[in-house]
Amino acid sequence: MSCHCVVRLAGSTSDRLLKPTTCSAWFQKCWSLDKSQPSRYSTQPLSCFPKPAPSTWQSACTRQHRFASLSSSSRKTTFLPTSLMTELHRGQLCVVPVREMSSTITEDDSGAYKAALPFNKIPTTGGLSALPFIGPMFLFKPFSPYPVEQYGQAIKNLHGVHGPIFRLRRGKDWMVFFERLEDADIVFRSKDANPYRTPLMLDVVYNKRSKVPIHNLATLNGPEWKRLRSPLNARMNRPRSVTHYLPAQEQVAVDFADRLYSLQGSDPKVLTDVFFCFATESVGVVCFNKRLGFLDENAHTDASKKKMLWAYKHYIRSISEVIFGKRILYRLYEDPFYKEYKRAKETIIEHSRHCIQEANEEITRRQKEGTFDPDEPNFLLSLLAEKTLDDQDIFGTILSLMGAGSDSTACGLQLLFYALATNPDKQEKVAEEVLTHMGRDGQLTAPVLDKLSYMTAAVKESMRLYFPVPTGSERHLETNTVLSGYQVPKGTVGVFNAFGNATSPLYYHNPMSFSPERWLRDQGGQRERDINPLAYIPFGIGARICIGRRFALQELYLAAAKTLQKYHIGLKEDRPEFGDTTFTPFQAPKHPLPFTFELRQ
Ligand code: HEM
Repeated sequence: MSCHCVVRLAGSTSDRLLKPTTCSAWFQKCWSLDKSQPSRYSTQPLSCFPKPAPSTWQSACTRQHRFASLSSSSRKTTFLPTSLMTELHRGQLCVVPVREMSSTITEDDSGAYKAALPFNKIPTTGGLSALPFIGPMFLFKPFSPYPVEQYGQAIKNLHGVHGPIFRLRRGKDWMVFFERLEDADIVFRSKDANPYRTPLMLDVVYNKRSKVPIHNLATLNGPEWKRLRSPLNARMNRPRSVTHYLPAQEQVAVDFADRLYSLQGSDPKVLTDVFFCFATESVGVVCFNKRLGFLDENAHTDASKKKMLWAYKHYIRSISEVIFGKRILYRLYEDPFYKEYKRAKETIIEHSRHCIQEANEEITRRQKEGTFDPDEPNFLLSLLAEKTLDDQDIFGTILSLMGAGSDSTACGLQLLFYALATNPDKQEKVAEEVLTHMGRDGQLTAPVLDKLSYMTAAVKESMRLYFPVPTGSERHLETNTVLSGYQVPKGTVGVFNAFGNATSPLYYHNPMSFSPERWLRDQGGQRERDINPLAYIPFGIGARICIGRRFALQELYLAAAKTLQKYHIGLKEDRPEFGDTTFTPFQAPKHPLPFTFELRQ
């Protein structure tokens, strides 16, 4: 049961969510509005009725957390003092339908589910955007200020307009967007062993057309997903299995920092490319147990490296275009877009096949020599030794990891560097900590990493401020569920506004500032302000949480530490538009950034 209040403004058809602690402030704000300005809070002049003493508001709001309906609603629960109600009614300030914002999962249609408001009462956008199939396109440019890549901002804005829960069209059905942490708790902590996420349509189409389907972990659902995911959990979810790869990934980070230094002053697009090469090389060194050479000087001239780089970039770009609804014809026939995507995907598969063949030969040779240890930290060899997986499964796994693990980290890393470059005092604190514990040439080992609390907080903070994904995780609801007091039937897709929450003042003090300090704990293990874990889920949550998150963080730590050990990160010039971001589908700088790297004295 939640203690949040829901208010509905006079003349509005949607709800606003208020925390008990903020609602009295909110009401007071209504009173302080300048009458000459158009009010977001009321359709009536506020001076119609006298301003009550703040203490009255305070007690009315915080004591009950529930408000009487002063509109035509028949819901009659009245907890406000009668005198106040009359005043409100007279002024038609804000009309407050009373709702208890319960959230529950229900196994049947009785009790809590029946008592909840029906699904069709969930606020929605209306107009053209409520049309089946084509409706959502009216939410974006040229029909709204948001280009489709700004999907996250558009959804955040719709929450501002419609409240903590609303629905939008998805084909002929509806999907539900929710932002309360209580709702997220219900949806993501569901006991469902195989949470269902919408598959990537390009993968589905490829597998239908191809004689030999390749299963991407991110696309599978049900027991098939579980079968591929389980062997990976053991290899990627445990902190120790990730730190095994620290030395190999550290060398990649050293090469990355040096490459950036040598290329500074070039076209900023060239620098952006180095971030992509770093991320792909870092996952590659884990997946293939060898370097792909993407950070070498000849990466863009050597024919085979050039071809591989093109394939990885093109594969991810194709997925992104489909996610943002820019391509649809491929579903009907093999259009040029689809052919290029297929060529990129098959180039990656071919390369994986070659590496697997090499690895198999190595196993055979070393088994003969008696030097093969199945427990050694060699990802590919250990997958090959896994009896539940065949070669197709391993291609799929490699493809999922290389696909999901390259652009994601590359974009996050650029935004981390941007945050450090534009907050030089924070950058100096990170550098000081790195130099104290690692010196100018020391390595980043697991015990050293434990001491770098400010650096890890800076990484965490940049992923809060620049939340990586446009909304947050989505799930198909497995049971009838009550969200924010509304019935949401089984099978509906629910999308959590983790993006909006990451910069919401409800959860963060001064949310738009870059403040690693907010994540630090004092001697007693306390933080400046308690942060609900559900208000920070850049890698998703639950059984389908990002399988690569420990590697992603390790790569971000390594890149930051190895760069700051030697260089000061700056920007050649700092223009306001450099702060603009877009989604690729991961949040990324909108403009290539002209980073500079000055040698530290
Ligand atoms: C900063 C970097 C990264 C971010 C922000 C990120 C974010 C995410 C998110 C939000 C999800 C969906 C989780 C959910 O539905 O609850 C996800 C899934 C996934 N990620 Fe990441 N990720 C990153 C890096 C990586 C890396 C480095 C790898 C591979 C080594 C990777 C592999 C995957 C895979 C395979 C999935 C699908 C998992 C499944 O459905 O079981 N990611 N990621």
